[in-house]
Amino acid sequence: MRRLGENRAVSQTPAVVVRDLHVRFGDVEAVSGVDLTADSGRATALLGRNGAGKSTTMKVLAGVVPPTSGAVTVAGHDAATDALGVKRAVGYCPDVGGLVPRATPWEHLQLSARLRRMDDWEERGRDLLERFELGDVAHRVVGGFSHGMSRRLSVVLAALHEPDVLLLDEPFDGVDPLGVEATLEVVADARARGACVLLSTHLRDLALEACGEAVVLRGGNRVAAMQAGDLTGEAYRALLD
Ligand SMILES: Nc1ncnc2c1ncn2[C@@H]1O[C@H](COP(=O)(O)OP(=O)(O)OP(=O)(O)O)[C@@H](O)[C@H]1O
Repeated sequence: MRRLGENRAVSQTPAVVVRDLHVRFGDVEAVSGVDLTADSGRATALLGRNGAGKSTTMKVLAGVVPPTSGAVTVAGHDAATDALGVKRAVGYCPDVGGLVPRATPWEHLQLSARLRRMDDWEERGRDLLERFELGDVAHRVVGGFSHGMSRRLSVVLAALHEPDVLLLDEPFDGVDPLGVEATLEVVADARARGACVLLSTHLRDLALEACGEAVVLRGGNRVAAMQAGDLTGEAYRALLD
């Protein structure tokens, strides 16, 4: 078993492969033919307007929502047939929810570590809470947390077990500059140890700072995939329209 802090070999096969993904909720086609690949050791930004399909795509990659059709592989696990394998391979910060209001940050970390059968997590857990300035509230129930504090804790929980694939859905939403800085560090650390990072955001500047690659979705489709550096303000606006 890989121990925390150990670098992994960067595989030649993309960590995330999505081919012609469709996701339907009743009459609504939330995702209608997304293709994307994301490599280990790299961070890819997922951009697009409200309702473009970013969160739904993230949920499929997290093993939370099954694909209606298409092929999705995450760290070698097929999302349609091996959702548990996908869940084990990823760390997922959902766009909303995911926290238990009556539990403290420390209890969230304990639960996450137990579910993943981790035994050497406490030092990393404490360090992450400190980096995200949650050390002082580690034993306060999260029901009273501000939106930004909850977002920061969600990033900590996604990163705790050093997953092969780190999925951050709107991690900067409502987060103060120190929280943004800590999140950028988590992304950089994940890349450095060879993990694949996918990050959805509306904030182009932060996407460029965090990510080398960018994928733009519109109306449930992928409309562009490019080097993040090529995503100028003008190019981004043109892709959104
Ligand atoms: N559970 C659901 N039931 C019905 N429709 C849904 C559901 N989840 C998402 N949708 C619809 O699917 C489309 C894509 O939603 P999604 O949340 O993936 O977009 P998004 O790009 O993440 O948007 P935002 O930037 O606002 O978070 C929207 O039209 C949304 O209303």
